Amino acid sequence: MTEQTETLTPTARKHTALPKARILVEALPWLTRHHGKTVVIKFGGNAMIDEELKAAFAQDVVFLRHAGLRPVVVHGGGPQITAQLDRLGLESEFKAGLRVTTPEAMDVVRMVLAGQVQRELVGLLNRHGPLAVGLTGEDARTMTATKRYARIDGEAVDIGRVGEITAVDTGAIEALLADGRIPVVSSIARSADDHHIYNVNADTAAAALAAALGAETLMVLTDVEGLYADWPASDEVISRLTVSELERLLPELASGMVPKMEGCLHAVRSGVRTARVIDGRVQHSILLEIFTDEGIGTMVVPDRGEPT
Ligand SMILES: Nc1ncnc2c1ncn2[C@@H]1O[C@H](COP(=O)(O)OP(=O)(O)O)[C@@H](O)[C@H]1O
Ligand SMILES: CC(=O)N[C@@H](CCC(=O)OP(=O)(O)O)C(=O)O
Repeated sequence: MTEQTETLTPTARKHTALPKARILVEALPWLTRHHGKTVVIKFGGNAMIDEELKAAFAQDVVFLRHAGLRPVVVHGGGPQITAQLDRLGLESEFKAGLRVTTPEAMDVVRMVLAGQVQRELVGLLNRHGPLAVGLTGEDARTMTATKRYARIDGEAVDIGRVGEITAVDTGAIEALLADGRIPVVSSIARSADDHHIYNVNADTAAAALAAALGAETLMVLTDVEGLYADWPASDEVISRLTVSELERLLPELASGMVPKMEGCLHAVRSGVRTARVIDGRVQHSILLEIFTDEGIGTMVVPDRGEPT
């Protein structure tokens, strides 16, 4: 192979490079469309278990940044929190898809998200340059929350230090973006009086940030292809749905998808142009979604006005 390349004339060499040039040129309309736009990407704890996927994720995010977009990463870490609680002999219990968070568990959540998962993502991104800066919702009052109750059979159930976001201050994130950095945000929020902190579902946190930042796109990476029409009976992916269609579908959804789809609904209703749930198990799924028309997964769009 090498030998053959070395003996090619300059004209022949140009021809072998042509497919690569075509791929780059095909991306031009997307590059133009997305230039300068903010994209909030939620990276789930399940996709974070695979080393190659994590490295490919970091490449994609850095690619977006160098292509002129403004990526913001919001990360989860459910499996990692559960593993650490296990090691400490503490039980993990979920109610309506939310972790029952005692003050003791809250310490573990903060330690794992801000001290382990976020650090690792920042490190992976910074292999490509001095780009990523980690923060939690506590920093610069980025996310403020109030106590959230789980809704079970119409009843409000106390699940401890779980928060519902009431305010977002985008100042610190905007400053980082203006400085060309990639903010990496852990889903922890402060209480309004700063006396304690709350554990926030990472899908919900990503949607709230996308809405407050006026992002163009919210992209939620997960461990399935997208939203299945009739899960678990079938694995037919709904490729596109409007917010009204999604609203009708929400009551039928099972727990894992609920915060994701509620988040997509909130984001698009708040002005985010598209919210997408995509398969984080597919390497470079972010690039496929942004720079090609072979979009994978599920896209939520406003009722009127097709996104272009
Ligand atoms: N309608 C649906 N379509 C796809 N997945 C669904 C659906 N309803 C429930 N799920 C479940 O939701 C899971 C994704 O949520 P979750 O486990 O919280 O992921 P993550 O760690 O990425 O946040 C899927 O693996 C699947 O088991
Ligand atoms: C309240 C609540 O349930 N918080 C989540 C926060 C992390 C998260 O959402 O992580 P994934 O995106 O990996 O699921 C938890 O404690 O597991």
